[in-house]
Amino acid sequence: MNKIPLMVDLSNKNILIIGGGTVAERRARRIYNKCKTITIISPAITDGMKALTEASHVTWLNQKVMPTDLLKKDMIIIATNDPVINQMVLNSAPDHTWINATHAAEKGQIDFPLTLERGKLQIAISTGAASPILAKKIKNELDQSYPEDYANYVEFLFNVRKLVKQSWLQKEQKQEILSSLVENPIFDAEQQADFLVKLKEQM
Ligand SMILES: C[C@@]1(CC(=O)O)C2=NC(=C\c3[nH]c(c(CCC(=O)O)c3CC(=O)O)Cc3[nH]c(c(CC(=O)O)c3CCC(=O)O)/C=C3\N/C(=C\2)[C@@H](CCC(=O)O)[C@]3(C)CC(=O)O)/[C@H]1CCC(=O)O
Ligand SMILES: NC(=O)c1ccc[n+]([C@@H]2O[C@H](COP(=O)([O-])OP(=O)(O)OC[C@H]3O[C@@H](n4cnc5c(N)ncnc54)[C@H](O)[C@@H]3O)[C@@H](O)[C@H]2O)c1
Repeated sequence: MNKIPLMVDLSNKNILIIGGGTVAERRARRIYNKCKTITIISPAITDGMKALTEASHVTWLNQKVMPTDLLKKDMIIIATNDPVINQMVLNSAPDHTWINATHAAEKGQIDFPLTLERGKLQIAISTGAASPILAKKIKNELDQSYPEDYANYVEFLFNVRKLVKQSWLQKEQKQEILSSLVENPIFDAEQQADFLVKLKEQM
């Protein structure tokens, strides 16, 4: 297993999805509002995928993929049900292009891990393609441990940290404030607002 987890910003990236089935749709939904453009090449696409093509940054080319389609893309997601085509794409794509090989993870440079999202908190789960079903089970377990209100809580931690970082407090005092909010979390919105007011007064 050679892969390491990374957080990536795709907002200036042009992404090619080859295939228009359920796996391709899952990938398209994942990157839909995170990248610059999405090009889908497939002789058929799901209704869900068709709906996504209404956005101006998403283009569907209703055709079979050809080697020349693979140029000038930052990332290629291979998601056809034809093993010969999948292999052709692997052979023909430029060396520097990042590939997600949904049919055979080890042949690509990137995987899409399952993620649990609570606002700024994102927990990615990978089993290195050993068992996507185990990944799902772990996600369900984490789902219980991190309820929905974690999104607001993490946003609150972000706002506190921004204030603390720009303050003149001593390093130890900064550390003390940041640690205390993790040891004794405040989930209530009013209490969070009060805390921020008091913190500003202290600075
Ligand atoms: C978690 C989830 C997220 C998502 O896809 O969005 C996901 N797979 C899911 C489900 C799922 N996938 C498969 C089954 C059938 C049972 C089985 O085979 O076990 C089921 C079960 C189901 O559908 O319930 C088959 C399968 N999957 C991969 C291969 C190729 C290979 O093994 O190399 C094959 C064989 C294909 C074939 O046989 O042709 C590869 C990958 N699947 C990954 C993620 C990435 C690694 C994650 C990790 O490391 O754990 C990686 C590397 C792909 C990538 O990055 O593209 C998603 C949950 C969806 C949800 O939440 O509903
Ligand atoms: N990573 C995962 O989580 C996961 C899960 C299940 C399956 N898979 C793999 O993903 C692939 C796709 O699975 P699916 O369930 O979405 O299949 P699917 O049959 O629903 O879709 C396949 C798509 O590929 C398109 N296609 C076929 N030939 C093509 C060509 N020459 N050029 C362009 N497009 C072409 C078809 O039109 C169709 O839209 C399979 O190879 C499967 O092994 C991955």
